[in-house]
Amino acid sequence: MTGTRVLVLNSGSSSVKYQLIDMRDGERLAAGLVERIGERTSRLKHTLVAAGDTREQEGPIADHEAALKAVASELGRDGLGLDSPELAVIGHRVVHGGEFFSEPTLIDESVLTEIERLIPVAPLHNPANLTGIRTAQALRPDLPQVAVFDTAFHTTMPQSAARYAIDPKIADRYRIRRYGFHGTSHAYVSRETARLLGRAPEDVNVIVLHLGNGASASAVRGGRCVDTSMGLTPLEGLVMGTRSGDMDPAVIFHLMRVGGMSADEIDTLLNKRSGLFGLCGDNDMREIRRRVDEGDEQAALAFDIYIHRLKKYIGAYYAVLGRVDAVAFTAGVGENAAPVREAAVAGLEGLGLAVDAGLNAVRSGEARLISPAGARVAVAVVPTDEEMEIATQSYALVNESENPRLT
Ligand SMILES: Nc1ncnc2c1ncn2[C@@H]1O[C@H](COP(=O)(O)OP(=O)(O)O)[C@@H](O)[C@H]1O
Ligand SMILES: CC(=O)OP(=O)(O)O
Ligand SMILES: [Mg+2]
Repeated sequence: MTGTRVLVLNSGSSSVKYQLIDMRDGERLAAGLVERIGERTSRLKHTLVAAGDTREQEGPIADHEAALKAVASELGRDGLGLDSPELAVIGHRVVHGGEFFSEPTLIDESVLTEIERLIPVAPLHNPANLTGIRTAQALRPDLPQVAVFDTAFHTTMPQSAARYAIDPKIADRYRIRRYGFHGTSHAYVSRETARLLGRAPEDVNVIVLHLGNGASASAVRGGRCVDTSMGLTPLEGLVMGTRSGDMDPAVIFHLMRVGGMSADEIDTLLNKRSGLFGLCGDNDMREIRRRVDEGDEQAALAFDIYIHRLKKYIGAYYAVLGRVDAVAFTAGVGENAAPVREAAVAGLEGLGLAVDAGLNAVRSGEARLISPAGARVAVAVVPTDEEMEIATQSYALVNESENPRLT
């Protein structure tokens, strides 16, 4: 392998995020985002990092294949195209890896077949991930491509947390269990939290709250995940931007029998038209806070439901871990929304949890403590970096497969 650069692709249901990183020093060369793929006005934002030079373009981008080709062409304009000999590997975020993939994996046809087989349990994510991989392969057939799975970090969960209380024969036949997602972020953030505390990850118990558009909580004991809030699919758990999170499963039978809705209609309702969006018509926490501050009661109720669920998971994972050293907030909402952090730990002083109003109000891209000095449990804001983590894992894998360690 001659190149030292990694292109990371994080293909979401309607977006592609990407970064080009030089692994010699971890320097980000280019980064960007294609949003609203498939809608009338898609947007591509591309930044040449060192120059601080950003280009934006709007116009229709029909699908993920077109999006990736547009990204490749933007990179090409900066002399960083996919044809570059400096490129060592393309690393892909893949959301569902089922029970097979607990490590970053070199992609071949059999890996693609498995990712495809898992589409029914990650219908918003795996198809986009697959298109990203296939398009990248077509552009650079000679280059190794690595899949880094959202589910990987959670494969350490004990059976008591991973199993649902249903007939094991049925569970096994249909591979129904709790897989958990956002694992790359939970792994990175729990490690960075230990670093912030000046302690080894093996010695630290952390509750990680990944609050983005999708949102999940995890309980991490000594660097290993012991429970997480998402399940068979990324629908379980916290209230999210457009997903309901936890509900009595009987709501679904009720909607079928009494509401006359089909399985697909209910799927769309719960995944795309619920959560904050379903409750108040907005899924962006900035807009919701603006409305709450203006006295909008519908937005205030949506915010309260979001916080109530979050607080329940903090309490639950406190009990699962027994001893908690830190609670870490991350992702778009967790890193930026001070009112969410304040409300989530309000009233939990009895558990040793509190937020210092002054520290919580600081805006920064750095990992930082927001709990008062001397607090029993550290409360922290720890920016996630899924792309850097995927780059590190992908690069390590191709280096290792070319220079296998002697055993
Ligand atoms: N300044 C901010 N204040 C409050 N919320 C924010 C802010 N910036 C972003 N967000 C929230 O973060 C969400 C996006 O989070 P992100 O982690 O990027 O999600 P995803 O990776 O799922 O697209 C937005 O929908 C919005 O609710
Ligand atoms: C798994 C998942 O929910 O991912 P995202 O937050 O990117 O939608
Ligand atoms: Mg995300």
